[in-house]
Amino acid sequence: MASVKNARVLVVDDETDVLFALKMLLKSEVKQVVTEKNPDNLPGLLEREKFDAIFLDMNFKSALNTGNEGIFWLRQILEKDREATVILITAYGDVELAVRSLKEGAADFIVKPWHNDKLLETLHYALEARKPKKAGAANTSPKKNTSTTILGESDAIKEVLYKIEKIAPTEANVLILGENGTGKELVARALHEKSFRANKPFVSVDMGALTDSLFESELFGSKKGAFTDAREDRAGRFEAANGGTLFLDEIGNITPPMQAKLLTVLQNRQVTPLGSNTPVPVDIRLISATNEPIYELAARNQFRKDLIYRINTVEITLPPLRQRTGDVELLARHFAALYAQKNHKPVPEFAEATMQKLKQHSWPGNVRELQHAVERAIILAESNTLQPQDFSFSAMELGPPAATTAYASASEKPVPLIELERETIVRTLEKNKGNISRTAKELGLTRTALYRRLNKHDI
Ligand SMILES: Nc1ncnc2c1ncn2[C@@H]1O[C@H](COP(=O)(O)OP(=O)(O)OP(=O)(O)O)[C@@H](O)[C@H]1O
Repeated sequence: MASVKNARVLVVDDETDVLFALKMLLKSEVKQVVTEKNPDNLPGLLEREKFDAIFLDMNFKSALNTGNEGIFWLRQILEKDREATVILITAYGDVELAVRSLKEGAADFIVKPWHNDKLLETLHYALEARKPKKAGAANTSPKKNTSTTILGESDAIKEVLYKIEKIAPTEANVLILGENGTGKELVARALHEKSFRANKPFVSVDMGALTDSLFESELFGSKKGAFTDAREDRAGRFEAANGGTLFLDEIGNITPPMQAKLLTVLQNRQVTPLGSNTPVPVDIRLISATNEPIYELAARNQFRKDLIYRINTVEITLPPLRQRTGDVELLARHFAALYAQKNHKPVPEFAEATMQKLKQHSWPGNVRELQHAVERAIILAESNTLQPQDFSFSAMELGPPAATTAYASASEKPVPLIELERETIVRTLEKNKGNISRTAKELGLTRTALYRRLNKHDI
């Protein structure tokens, strides 16, 4: 199976916007991206070409539109190649279909609207996960090797790795704490891969993206007729994760009513789908993560203490990168090798002053920010030795003290409005991890108005 950078990827979706967005995102990540608007062309295409991964829409707006077109095409693909790596693109509320498709042999699914980083991670994990299967390794014991390699030699990371080894083969609920980009999801996946549940689903839910109205149906499922659009029974994420691991990301962001509902489910180990009176037992191992100061929230009565006790049988705290500068060099060199290969460039050296600069930077976006900074430097660098000027940290990346400069100085010396506008957009985008819809909503703009401003500011 190809690594991501060598992968040939096919995207099949009847929405031109989706094809365009995925092509833009993937073209610098993989060897080749082929897009196809009409699924009827799939058989011919697969006859002629071989793909390492296929992104397949679940909801083609065909004349039939039974909601099962995705499954139909998935079967067609797998009939041609049992080993094909198919990642489904689903809409929120399509968990039932997604679960069915996993059972039918899909590698994974992503939910629209997606986070670019997460989508790339899904592709990476899907390609990695296929390797042992191809070698015919059926394994029901905890896996020794993990595709989710956590790098670091600092005492803090050694402690995290030690905890993972100890906790993974147990049934303990784990709460992972840490700032954005510190590797919380990586740790969650490592825990799953090294657990006895490794061959069962790992289902990740971005709790921050769930509205009050979606919360129950998305997590617990819904019965036909439970609400206007509920045309058939749908399983929720808890059921999707049955037998495996449920990863509740951004758990610190859920509202008090959601906290109460979640607590009941965790206490009873059963979910009652919306519109049903019959509880369904679920067997999940729960891993949660947050970058919120959850104990402070609890002290202010914004997060239930009894829910914390449920989810934090064991806690793993990931320290921010600025507190383990010893790991910066190792990670920077790792990402440099990775992105050099991906961009067909020789692996660069780091000038001494550059490494010094990287170690001194505060990395508010942590490992993810370092990863992106190294990638950008490799693409833009003039020579094969990366110089300090190849890493120019924007106001957003300079972290809290510097990032407030524009505002702080605003009280002393006026800052042109246009600069403030740019900075506000950049910060809001970063906060929403590049999600255009959420950023637009938070800024009180339409998506089109936001796109216009992105163009204007060259962001
Ligand atoms: N110790 C590490 N070694 C190698 N890669 C890492 C490490 N920590 C994080 N990464 C990489 O950094 C990126 C961000 O990690 P991840 O998504 O796990 O962070 P997170 O804490 O879950 O972020 P968020 O809170 O924003 O969801 C990923 O590409 C991940 O592979």
